[in-house]
Amino acid sequence: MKKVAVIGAGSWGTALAMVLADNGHDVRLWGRRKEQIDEINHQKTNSKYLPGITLPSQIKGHYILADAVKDTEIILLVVPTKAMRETVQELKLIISRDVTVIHASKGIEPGTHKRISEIIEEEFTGSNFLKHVVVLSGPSHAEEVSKHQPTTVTVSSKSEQASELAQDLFFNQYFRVYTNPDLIGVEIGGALKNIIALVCGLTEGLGLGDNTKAAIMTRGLTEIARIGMALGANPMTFAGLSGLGDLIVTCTSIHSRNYRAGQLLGQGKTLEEVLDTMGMVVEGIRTTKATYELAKQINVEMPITNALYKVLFEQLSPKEATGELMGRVKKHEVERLPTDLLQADFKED
Ligand SMILES: NC(=O)C1=CN([C@@H]2O[C@H](COP(=O)(O)OP(=O)(O)OC[C@H]3O[C@@H](n4cnc5c(N)ncnc54)[C@H](OP(=O)(O)O)[C@@H]3O)[C@@H](O)[C@H]2O)C=CC1
Ligand SMILES: O=C(CO)COP(=O)(O)O
Repeated sequence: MKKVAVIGAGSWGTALAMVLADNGHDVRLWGRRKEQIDEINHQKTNSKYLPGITLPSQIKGHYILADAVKDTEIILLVVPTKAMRETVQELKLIISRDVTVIHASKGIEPGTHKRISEIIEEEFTGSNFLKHVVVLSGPSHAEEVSKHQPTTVTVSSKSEQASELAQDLFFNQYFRVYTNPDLIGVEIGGALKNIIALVCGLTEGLGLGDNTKAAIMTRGLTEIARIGMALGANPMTFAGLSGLGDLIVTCTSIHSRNYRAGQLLGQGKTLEEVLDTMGMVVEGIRTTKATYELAKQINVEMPITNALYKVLFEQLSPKEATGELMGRVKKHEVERLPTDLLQADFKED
């Protein structure tokens, strides 16, 4: 049994806290609002984020961060990407023992273009207490995990030992956890699929059909893999759970906030109206900005991301964006892998 502090009591933090409690761990769930934590402790519900679900009694809610992390050696960070940096800054001030930090958030930070594990490592600079950082990612809607529906995810870290620790922590009969050493690929796949889900939702809102969605998902995966490889990821990761798997679950499900936000945009709502309606985090919006900036900086072609950026931030209409995407110059479909990857993958040939 491990003591685990789950930081972030939204849908995903709460669902993961349930998995950990089902696995017999001592789980503290931190949220910033006292009334929400009172509800978690007394009613055993988190009605805003997981309506209709009863939480296991072992989950203990906290609204004071220091109480949640007291004596824990494992911290699970599940706040939205925009709150990640300030949350880690606060944690760094109160942690006084070695910790392994697992994060399960999906985003890239605008401005710095950092992945979440990079933000965590950067903010812990100067502290001796951070042992390892692990990411948990993959096709996993909180609503379905909280109902024990069979789900598969991947964990990744620079440390194999830390990946295996996270695998053991979460693994059970309804939550199957794989390891993958490609930290960059796992984080990039999880973050960037939200861009593509927004666009798939947009096509639905515009009244377009399945051909268009298949095109967006397939060409979207190509551009995720393209930037991922430019950043050092293993291309095979994008065919796995944190790539194709998460793309499918997010681009085809009404549970997805990114998909739903896209749908509303396609129906003609403004970005502001969409954000007001959602009441939950839509990570793809800031990640579109971050990825657009990063792709430009490192000169990677990402036409779908660029088109969404213009719709979100430059008032291009979705119809005009569709026209721009369809009117691009003719191309080959399949890109060549860099020679060194080919050599690494096919040594025996
Ligand atoms: N939901 C899902 O199925 C999945 C989500 N994820 C990822 O998990 C991360 C968290 O998402 P999710 O739980 O779904 O989000 P939700 O929208 O369900 O909940 C957001 C949570 O973050 C809290 N929060 C918002 N702003 C801040 C802040 N500035 N400081 C501290 N806490 C804050 C909210 O608190 P409050 O209520 O007080 O506003 C709430 O607890 C995202 O990166 C998402 O992509 C990954 C896989 C699955
Ligand atoms: O990441 C998710 C499922 O794997 C959840 O996606 P949304 O944030 O779009 O709901």
